[in-house]
Amino acid sequence: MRPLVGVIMGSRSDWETLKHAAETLDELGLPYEVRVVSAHRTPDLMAEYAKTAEERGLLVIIAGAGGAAHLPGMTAAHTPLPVLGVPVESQALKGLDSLLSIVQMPAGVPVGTLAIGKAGAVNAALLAASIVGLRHPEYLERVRAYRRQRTEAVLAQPDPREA
Ligand SMILES: Nc1c(C(=O)O)ncn1[C@@H]1O[C@H](COP(=O)(O)O)[C@@H](O)[C@H]1O
Repeated sequence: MRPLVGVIMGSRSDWETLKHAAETLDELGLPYEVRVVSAHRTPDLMAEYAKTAEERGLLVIIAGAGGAAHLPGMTAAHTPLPVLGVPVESQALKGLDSLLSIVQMPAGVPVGTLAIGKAGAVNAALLAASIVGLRHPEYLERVRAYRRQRTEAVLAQPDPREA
């Protein structure tokens, strides 16, 4: 099936984080593509990717990057599609640099910014499914089922005092 979500990252080294978005999309059965594109290292490719995303049928882009994380914002500058930014945890500053680089967009060019690291990647996939679900309601059903499963797992946990 044609991908509805684009998962992009600034470097292959970001896959350790973005793979959690991919795994969640797999669990939801939501078709996606994965590409390494960088606003810094491959600026022309990044612009081309973002400009053609809509005509290629993508509905949402998940963009993860670390450090001077300009990829989500620069992608958003080239497309009206919703862009979800995932700050990758950097070694030097633990991802605070990534977070601040993504979250402080000027008014007019939004990036939906998620939490640093794995939780952000998982939640980006779930939000992408909710957005896609507005056009294809089966994905809203799958998000509902995903949540129900997690709720049941919590309720089935033993008393924390038990070893
Ligand atoms: N933040 C960006 C961008 C960008 O924003 O376009 N391109 C690469 N990078 C980041 O550089 C970090 C180190 O990359 P390497 O591991 O390849 O040296 C990665 O977290 C990547 O997201």
